[in-house]
Amino acid sequence: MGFIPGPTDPFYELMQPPADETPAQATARQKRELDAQRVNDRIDDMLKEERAQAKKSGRSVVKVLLLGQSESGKSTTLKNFRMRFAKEEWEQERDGWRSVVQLNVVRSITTIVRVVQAEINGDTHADDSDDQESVITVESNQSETLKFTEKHQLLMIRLAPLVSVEAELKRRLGAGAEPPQLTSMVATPFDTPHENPGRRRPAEFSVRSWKDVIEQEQRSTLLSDGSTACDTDSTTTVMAGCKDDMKALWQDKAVQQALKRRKLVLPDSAGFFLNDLDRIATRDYVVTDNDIVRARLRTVGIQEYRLSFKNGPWDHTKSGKASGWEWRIFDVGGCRTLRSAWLPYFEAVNVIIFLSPVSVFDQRLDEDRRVNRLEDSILLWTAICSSRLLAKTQLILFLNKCDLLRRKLKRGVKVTQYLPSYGDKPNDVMSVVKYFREKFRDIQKQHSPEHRSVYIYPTTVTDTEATGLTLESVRDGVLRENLAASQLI
Ligand SMILES: Nc1nc2c(ncn2[C@@H]2O[C@H](COP(=O)(O)OP(=O)(O)OP(=O)(O)O)[C@@H](O)[C@H]2O)c(=O)[nH]1
Ligand SMILES: [Mg+2]
Repeated sequence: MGFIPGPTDPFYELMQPPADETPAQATARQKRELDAQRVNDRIDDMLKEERAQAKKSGRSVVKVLLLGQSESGKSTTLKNFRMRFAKEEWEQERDGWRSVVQLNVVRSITTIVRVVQAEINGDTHADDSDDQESVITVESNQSETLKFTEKHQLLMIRLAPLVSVEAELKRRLGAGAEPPQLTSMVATPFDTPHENPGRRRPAEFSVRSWKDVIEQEQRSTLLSDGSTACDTDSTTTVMAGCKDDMKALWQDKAVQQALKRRKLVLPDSAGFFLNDLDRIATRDYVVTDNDIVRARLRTVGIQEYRLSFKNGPWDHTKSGKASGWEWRIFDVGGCRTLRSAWLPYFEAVNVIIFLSPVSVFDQRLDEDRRVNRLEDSILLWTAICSSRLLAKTQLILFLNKCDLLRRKLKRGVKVTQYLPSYGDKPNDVMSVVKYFREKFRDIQKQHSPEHRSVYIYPTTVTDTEATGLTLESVRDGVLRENLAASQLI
C-alpha cells in the first residue's frame, strides 16, 4: 500500500476531489486513481522483493530522485552519472543516440525553414501548430522587409526533404514516445491540480523512457556482423546531402535577422549542433559524449537507472563488512502537468538532487507563460524543503546552466531588472551564483521541518569533465552520510 495522508499532511489537499467535479470527471479521476494504485502496489511489491534481496546480499541501496522544472537538466545529469559510473553500458548504447541527435538538428532546421517561409510569405504569425519552438510573433515596430532572394527560395526547396526525415526519425524514436499530457497542472507535487490555462506552445517531442528508445535504436543500427548501419541509413544520407544547404541557412544574415525579429526560441543546444554540421551531417557521423548531453528528449515518464559502486573508501562499515552500494536513480518529467506523478516516488527516498537553472531569471515556463521560471523553481524548492515526508532526505542542489548565465550576462542582460532584490550587486557570474546559493540555502534552513544541511554545487551539466568530478564528490558525500545506516531502504 502507498501512504495515506491525514488532514494535516501537505498531501491531503492533493488527494481531495475538486469541489466542482462533474460525474464524468469523477469517473475519469477514479480510474486514474485505480491505475495509480495498481502501479503503487506493483512498486511496493518490487521494493519488498528488493529489500529482501538486498538483505541477503548484504548490499545497501540508496534511492536518489532527480527533481526540478522542465529543461533544468535532470536527464542530462543522469546521462553524466551513467557516463561516469556505468562506462561499459554507456559505451554500448552510444550509437543509439545518433538518431536523437539527428532529430535535434533536423527539428531546428525545419523550424527555421518555417520562419523564413513565413517571412517570405509576409505572414505576421507563423504556424505554431506543430513545434513549440515555432511560436513567434513579429514586433509591430520591426516589420521592415528583410532581403530574401531567389537563393532563399532555392534553399527552402532543397531543404524540403528534411520534413520527411523529421517524420521518419520521430516514427523510429516513437517506440518510447508519447504525446504529452495536456491535463491539469500543479506548481508543486503537493498542490491541488488546476486547469491548464491554455499553452501557447504545443509540445516538444517527448519520451516516456529514453532507455527504451535508445535500446531500440541500438538494435536497429547494429548489423549481424556487429558493425553499425550508419552508412546505409537513408535519413543519414539525406542529411549529408543537405549539409551545405543547412549550413547556408543557419549562417545566412537575413535568416538570423528573421529569427531575432520573430523572437524564435530555439532549444539551448541548437547552436551547438548547427555550428558543427560539418561533423554531424555526414554519412560516417560518430556520436560523442558532448553530443549526447546536448541532445534533448523531453521526459514524460519516470525512469529508473541503477548504478553499482564497489570497492570505494566508503565501502567498509565498522563491522568490516564490504558490502557494495547500489544507487537507484529516478528521473522524472519536470513539466507542471507531470509533477503530481512524482508523489509515489517520495517514499523512502534517501537523496534528492534538485536542479535549478540559474540562467532562467528572464524566462517563462513553456507550459504556463504567465510564470517566471526562476519563481517556479523557488516555489518548487520551497515545497520540497518543507515536506515532512522528505524531512530526513538528504538534499543536494545543482545551480545549473552556469555557462548560459555567463553568456546572458555578457550580452548585457541585467539580473536586477528581473530580480529587484538583487539590488546593485555586480552583474557577474560569481556574484549571481553566490546570491542564488544564499537564497536557496536560506529557504532550506527556514522551511526544513528538521535540521539538515544542503550541499550546493554550481554546475554546467553539459560539461562532462567538470560534472564527472562534481558527481564523484556527490557520491562520496552521500555514501559517507549514509554509512551509519545499515539498511537504507
Ligand atoms: N548549455 C547548457 N545546456 C544545458 C545544461 N543543462 C542542460 N542543458 C540542456 O538543456 C536541455 C534540457 O535538459 P534536460 O536534461 O533534457 O532537462 P530535464 O530537466 O530532463 O527536462 P524534462 O525532461 O522536460 O523534465 C538539453 O538540451 C540539455 O543539453 C547546462 O548546464 N548548460
Ligand atoms: Mg528529462
